[in-house]
Amino acid sequence: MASSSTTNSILSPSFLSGLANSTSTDSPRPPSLLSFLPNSSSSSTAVSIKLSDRRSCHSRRSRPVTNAVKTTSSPSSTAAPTETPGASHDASRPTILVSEKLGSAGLDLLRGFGNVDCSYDLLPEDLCRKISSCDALIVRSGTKVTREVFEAAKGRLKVVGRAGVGIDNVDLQAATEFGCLVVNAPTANTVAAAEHGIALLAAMARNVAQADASVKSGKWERSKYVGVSMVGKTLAVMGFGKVGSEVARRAKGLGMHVISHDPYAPADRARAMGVELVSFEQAISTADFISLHMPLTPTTRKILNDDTFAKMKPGVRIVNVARGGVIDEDALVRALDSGKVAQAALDVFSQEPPPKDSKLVQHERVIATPHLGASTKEAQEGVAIEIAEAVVGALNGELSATAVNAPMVPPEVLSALAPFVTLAEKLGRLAVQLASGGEGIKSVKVVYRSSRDPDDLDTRLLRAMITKGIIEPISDGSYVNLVNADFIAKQKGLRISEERIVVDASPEMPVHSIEVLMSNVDSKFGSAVAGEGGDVVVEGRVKYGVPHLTKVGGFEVDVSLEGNLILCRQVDRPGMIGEVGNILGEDNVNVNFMSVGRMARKKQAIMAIGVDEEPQELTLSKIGKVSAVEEFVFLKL
Ligand SMILES: NC(=O)c1ccc[n+]([C@@H]2O[C@H](COP(=O)([O-])OP(=O)(O)OC[C@H]3O[C@@H](n4cnc5c(N)ncnc54)[C@H](O)[C@@H]3O)[C@@H](O)[C@H]2O)c1
Ligand SMILES: O=C(O)[C@H](O)COP(=O)(O)O
Repeated sequence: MASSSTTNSILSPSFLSGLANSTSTDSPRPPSLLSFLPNSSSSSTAVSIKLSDRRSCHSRRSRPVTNAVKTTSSPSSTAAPTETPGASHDASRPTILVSEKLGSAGLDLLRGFGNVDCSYDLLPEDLCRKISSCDALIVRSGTKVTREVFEAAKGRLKVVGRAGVGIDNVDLQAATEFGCLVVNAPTANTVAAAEHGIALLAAMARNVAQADASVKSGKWERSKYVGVSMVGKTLAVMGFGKVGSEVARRAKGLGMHVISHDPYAPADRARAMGVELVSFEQAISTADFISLHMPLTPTTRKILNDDTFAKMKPGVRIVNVARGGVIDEDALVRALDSGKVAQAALDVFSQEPPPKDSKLVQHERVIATPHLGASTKEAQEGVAIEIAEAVVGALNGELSATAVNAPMVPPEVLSALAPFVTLAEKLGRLAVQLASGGEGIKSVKVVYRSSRDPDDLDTRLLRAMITKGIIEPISDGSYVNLVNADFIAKQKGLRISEERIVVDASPEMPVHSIEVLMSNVDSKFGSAVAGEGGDVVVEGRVKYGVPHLTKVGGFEVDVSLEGNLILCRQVDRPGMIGEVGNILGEDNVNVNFMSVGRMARKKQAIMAIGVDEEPQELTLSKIGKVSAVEEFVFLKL
């Protein structure tokens, strides 16, 4: 009598149907498990923009949303309408909450795809209340997307889109833990920010703002507002990224000597632009003007402080269009008062809006703008389209090229990897279903065989999908996707190691084979155990674009990984295939693929049968009763 085992269903309809089904009700649901897989049938470019759907967004208060806002003082917090006026809500479409003003082309794109709720002045508690019925949230720098927001989303929020660059207002750790993808729009406002930096630089050097105010107050103070020239002066660009390098290019056009500090920027890119990359100390101690263009991170927070101001040239001038938090603002006031810093031009503040009585903003040698760097018509339209496409793409199940907390995969790499991504997840699913007891699944090794140099093989996506495949069936209730796969694996104490082996195979294929080995587990299908360590082993390859299982334990098989799978170990004898095929046929179960791998003639063989339908228990037990069958297992892919 054969030993048999049948696994519980892990192939729910919502798993396969993706996002459309997962958003078809108002009840909170975990993100679609396929929601970050490539999906060729639905791309953002296919989204139709229905101009007839165009509806205006409304802003009820000009104050941006921050957690610093005093919540009890706002009469609008409970009275606020929660839906775009006139918008009809279609429960079968995803709901996208836009919490700050977004360009109309981006809104049109979003409306062609889902229910769009523009609520621009939500208090933190209103945002938390609303978010559990939203699949996506689009913000700018004014909305604080805190851990509380992700908790309140109860698993429904799949993507946060930052319509801009800086993501310091989004709790990335919490987003990742909750499996929520964060995407940004990193390129569309670069030029606008650089132009604003240059505008502030020139306005500061020539006292434009102060002189304007003076003339408007009826004065004519020509000698008071004598400025300084920019030509020939040294400008230190701190952060040679997208904005910094555009500022450098423009400053060179003004005849400035430009140096830059950026620990991560390639020196040849700077050199090609005639910019010398220097140390932090050298930059701040030799510059006449310092322009800040780095992100706000734990390392850059208050990077300009009493100590660093002390090292600067007397009379240095500072421009900040990056983030207020990179300057210790109290120290800047002291440096301005002492004359160490002659002037500052600030677009960003540690608290936005800054307090009305802020000594810094009120300082006569400071000019200030209300975070306007990205605020040109052109940039805002560009950012809106960039973020709308990224959010729609993510909701459609595509991997984003602007993901902040998930592997970013360029489209061309992604299309080459797509079948391997599916293979990886299916191998993970197979391996975990073959395990039964033992010491629990603690250690998994993945071996990638490829003709490519190991350094050229980016396996982050594949590892994440294997992890997803392993964890999903054993983590009842918790949802796993590419974003949180590593986090959940770590939480569960699952160690996944990787090995890349170079083999003589087609260079066209990024990967020749993927092998998943699970240590210290018993198997419900003894033949799946192989190797010295007694690991459960499965191996797969992509053939003609379709994932195939090519090895189970020590047996070579060849079965396409579609539908479900029956693995049988039997004594190799004639008639077996027909006998099992007949049993399945009687139950109307269609066999889509079959292969037999044997040790030697008339010895043991493994029969791998791909079936479209799930056989009934009775059918499976009939297979188990076939005299030559020694063991079998039914696996869901
Ligand atoms: N005021 C605005 O409206 C506005 C508009 C756009 C961007 N920004 C801000 O400007 C900053 C830069 O934006 P970007 O698009 O150029 O980003 P980016 O990522 O292209 O560039 C940032 C650069 O800073 C560098 N960097 C990181 N740590 C550093 C450090 N300790 N010292 C020096 N350099 C460091 C990085 O290597 C990178 O090259 C961000 O903070 C962004 O939020 C503000
Ligand atoms: O990081 C950014 O992109 C800028 O600071 C722009 O922020 P905003 O979208 O709030 O204008």
